[in-house]
Amino acid sequence: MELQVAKQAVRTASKLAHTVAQHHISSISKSDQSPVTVADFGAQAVIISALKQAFPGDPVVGEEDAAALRADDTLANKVWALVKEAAPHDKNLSERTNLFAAIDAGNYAGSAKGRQWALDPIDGTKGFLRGGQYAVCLALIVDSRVELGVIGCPNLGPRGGLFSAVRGKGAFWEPLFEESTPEKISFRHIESTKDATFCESVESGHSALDTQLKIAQSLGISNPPVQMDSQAKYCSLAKGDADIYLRLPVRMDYEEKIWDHAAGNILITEAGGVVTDMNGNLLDFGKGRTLKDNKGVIAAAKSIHSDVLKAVQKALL
Ligand SMILES: Nc1ncnc2c1ncn2[C@@H]1O[C@H](COP(=O)(O)O)[C@@H](OP(=O)(O)O)[C@H]1O
Ligand SMILES: [Mg+2]
Ligand SMILES: [Mg+2]
Ligand SMILES: [Mg+2]
Repeated sequence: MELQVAKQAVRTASKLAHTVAQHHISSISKSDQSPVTVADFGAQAVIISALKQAFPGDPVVGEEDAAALRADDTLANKVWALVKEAAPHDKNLSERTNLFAAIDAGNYAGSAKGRQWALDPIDGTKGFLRGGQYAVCLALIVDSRVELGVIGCPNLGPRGGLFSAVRGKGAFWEPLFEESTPEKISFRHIESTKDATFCESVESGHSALDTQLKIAQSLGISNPPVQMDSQAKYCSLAKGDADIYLRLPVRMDYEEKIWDHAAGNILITEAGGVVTDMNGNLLDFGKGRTLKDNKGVIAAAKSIHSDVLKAVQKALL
């Protein structure tokens, strides 16, 4: 039930974003200087509305809020038009006044106990604006642990990708905009760590790319890193296109957001990988809206994760 609802909601939001991407996209700047677009707002509205219909009692930790739309009628009308086109029969979104409430329902502070959804309506907004990778990411967290994750990647591969994982049931890929049977995916087998390929952010402000290059060299890796925006990185590892995703902090005071990692986390573990922070601890999704007890992210195949962790710790001593 949860999986079907989450997949359908992510498909609808991915389609909305993909439609916006066919035209010139403008963005506005949030208080932390990061960009947000009409597609981020629209995708958050359709997903939260679908969740509230299926699971009315479940709280949602979503990235965006409606403050900018309440203050700008033209912007609100643009988002409303996209939402009506993407979800014309949604009863929770029958009038424009419902739009703000749907988006603002993502304001949950997070909790260590019980169910909560983590939603990144567009992850990699900078990639979305550049015509690069971006991802619609939704995860169900129960008692601080991710139980289900769904990621829509409109630009990953010729047919896009809808990635999904449920704890204990494996990780799957299917084309994003067609109905077809999901295919099981997993990490690829590599003989030794030096044959691995890194996948990392495009943005040097999000991840310490220079340090990561030194760590790759210390592991004897000569393959150049593959850079891409968003949780498409987790998807690439899970389907065996790369082997290590490193995200080392640029600033030690930055707290990673739970919606930037929740869906990718279960995709990795269900595909045969391990995700820890740079101290080797599992990510704790029960600390509020951020991963405040974790610094950095290391995702890799089970067989090489401990080698990578050692190399990271040596480099940062
Ligand atoms: N200083 C920082 N360090 C790490 N991540 C950051 C950051 N500033 C912003 N981000 C996050 O980086 C995400 C994109 O990651 P990536 O570089 O892997 O594509 C952004 O998600 P959004 O695009 O959803 O805002 C944002 O939440
Ligand atoms: Mg953002
Ligand atoms: Mg994000
Ligand atoms: Mg986002």
